[in-house]
Amino acid sequence: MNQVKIKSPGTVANLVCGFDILGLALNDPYDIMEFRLLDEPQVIIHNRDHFELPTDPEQNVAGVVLQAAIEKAGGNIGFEVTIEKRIKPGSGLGSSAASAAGAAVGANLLLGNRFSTDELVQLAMIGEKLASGVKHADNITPCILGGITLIRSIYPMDIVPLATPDLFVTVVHPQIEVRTADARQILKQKVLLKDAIKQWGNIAGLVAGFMRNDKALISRSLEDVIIEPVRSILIPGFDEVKQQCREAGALGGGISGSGPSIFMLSETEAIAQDVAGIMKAIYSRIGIDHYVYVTTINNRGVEVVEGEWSMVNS
Ligand SMILES: Nc1ncnc2c1ncn2[C@@H]1O[C@H](COP(=O)(O)OP(=O)(O)O)[C@@H](O)[C@H]1O
Ligand SMILES: N[C@@H](CCOP(=O)(O)O)C(=O)O
Repeated sequence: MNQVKIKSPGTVANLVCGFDILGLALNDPYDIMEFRLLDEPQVIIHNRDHFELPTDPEQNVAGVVLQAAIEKAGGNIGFEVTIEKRIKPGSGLGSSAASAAGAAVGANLLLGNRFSTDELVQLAMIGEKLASGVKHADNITPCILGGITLIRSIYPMDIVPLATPDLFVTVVHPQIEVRTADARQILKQKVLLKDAIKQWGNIAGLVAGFMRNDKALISRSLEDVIIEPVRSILIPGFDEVKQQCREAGALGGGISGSGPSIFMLSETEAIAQDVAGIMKAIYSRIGIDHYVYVTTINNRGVEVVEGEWSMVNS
């Protein structure tokens, strides 16, 4: 195989209380990426969208991951990639992770699947470091594996795939950009012990809730006393969205990744649609353009897609 086309899903990182350690993959939105294996050590990037992301491999998260994959593979090959980005950069829906994880998996497919999952996550984190200044794997891992994942540790790498309850996910993306790098810089570096106790109770409760399919426990555990109070100030309408969606029957939710998107989990599609209506009404009233997704948890992760080959210059 010397060319491959993949779908790389958007992700919701943190899942409210699990900053940098929990995440889930979404069925919508996703990016499309097409790769071709080259016989010289170079990376060529084409963008087939309107986001004007860099084509310089050093500046594009997919580019730095592909460069690292070339080095890891011994240096005598290269990659041409065309990115059709449908996940808006700076959305809090793992746009950078979709490119980073997609690049790692695409390269691996063309190299005969020589890298382990841990190695793919290590490679993809190089892209996240470029985007946000820090290596974090909470978007990348569910993007690669699908489902809901826990990163117990990145040094050494310890990935724990969790059970995936049948839940609907509603996401509102107010059309403002919050760069992950900026949303990390405003966080406090010290945490009060009483807050830490509450937070690790919630993380443990949320993980147990997923494993036992206990929706009431999931609902009680979707609470963040450390990150959300700081970051939610960047998101107009946040408190109102959260309160009204809970009142409408959502299990709960909060900031998706570093924002500005907000996600809510619901047990039924009817509630998820009601939640979508509430989100639209709030942002229409505030006067902020927005996009709403009603979707489910993606259990496949990055996957190969068939279909017309549209690589630029082919
Ligand atoms: N292939 C890429 N996909 C997405 N963002 C990229 C890519 N290459 C570079 N970037 C940069 O990364 C930043 C977006 O990443 P980030 O702030 O983490 O957003 P998100 O929350 O959507 O992942 C932007 O500054 C963007 O220019
Ligand atoms: N744990 C990270 C997750 C960032 O997710 P993104 O989708 O905003 O890139 C953080 O909260 O900073």
